[in-house]
Amino acid sequence: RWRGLIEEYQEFLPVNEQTPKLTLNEGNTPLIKLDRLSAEWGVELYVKTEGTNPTGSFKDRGMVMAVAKAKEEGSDTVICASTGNTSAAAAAYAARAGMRCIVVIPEGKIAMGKLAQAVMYGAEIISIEGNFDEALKMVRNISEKEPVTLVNSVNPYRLEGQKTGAFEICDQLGGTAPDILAIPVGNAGNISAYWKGFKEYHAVKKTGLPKMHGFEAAGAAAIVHNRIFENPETIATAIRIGNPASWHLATAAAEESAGVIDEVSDEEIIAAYKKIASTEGVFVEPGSCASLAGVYKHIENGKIAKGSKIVAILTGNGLKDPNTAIEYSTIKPVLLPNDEEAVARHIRGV
Ligand SMILES: Cc1ncc(COP(=O)(O)O)c(/C=C/C(=O)C(=O)O)c1O
Repeated sequence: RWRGLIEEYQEFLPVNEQTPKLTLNEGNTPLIKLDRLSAEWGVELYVKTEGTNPTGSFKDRGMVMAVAKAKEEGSDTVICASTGNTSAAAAAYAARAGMRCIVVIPEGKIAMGKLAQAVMYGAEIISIEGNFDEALKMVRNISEKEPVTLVNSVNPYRLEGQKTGAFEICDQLGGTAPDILAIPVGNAGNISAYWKGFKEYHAVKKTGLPKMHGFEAAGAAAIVHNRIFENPETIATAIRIGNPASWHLATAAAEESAGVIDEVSDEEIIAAYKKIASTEGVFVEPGSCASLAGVYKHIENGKIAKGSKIVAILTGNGLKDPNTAIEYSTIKPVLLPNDEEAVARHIRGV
């Protein structure tokens, strides 16, 4: 029986007897081999479906740690800025821990499912007429002055929790790291956490190390272009971030691993979004698909060799953003009369 991250990986985590055994059974997510896409693209491609976590994204890994440590240190309130998934996870784990949760989100740029979660988990939601980067700047300042604990990924406990995804991948691949780890990059905490995890696991279990391939949305590709994007734009609202807080950790991960941070367009993201759902039955939100779009791009341009063993992190569940799914799907529902013969004729294609 899975006991949740704090218990399962305690020897790798900054936990002690005083740390609350907080869990919503996060972690232990599937690693799925994409047989059809592997054959089509000439590689050995796996995806880590992080959307199967309790609040539907990888954020649960870091949030369980950050909230547990906040409670251990006597805090009763957590705060975060978020494009949506961080706020959903913070709200859930705060509720679970009996703590207050304040979230600051960019007005009108949060996917419906994520807002529904923050509302239902009882977070106090502040929507600002600004973007994620402005919201993050605000909450970082506020958390310096007010008795609240910041749980964005600048909180080191977040990266500690998120590095556990690397452990699971190595275990699921039979004790070895993949050749390539592909991952979306927004605030850049996750790519940094995974690299930390692979290094720690390799030190103990000799798993080998992957090359880290991180992917930003082209309209928010601060690291790729080495400049802050003041007004980041992308359909992938989860990664609509123009000034990544872990910028330097991410470039270090790419350099140390002989990997790379690249960009993918919204068109490439949407193509991957449709492809993986209709070809392999895996439905993930657009931000997640930056990793898969990037894998395709790098196979096409030779940055990833044929036959490579690749793991792409699919960071959030497709259900988070139903509006984009319906708006961008080519297959539209057919409206027919409530008449069996009419439906039968449609199926026969007449
Ligand atoms: C689905 C999904 N995929 C990728 C990312 C990028 O991870 P980072 O590079 O570690 O930021 C996010 C990030 C979301 C937030 O930053 C937030 O929720 O505030 C995400 O929700």
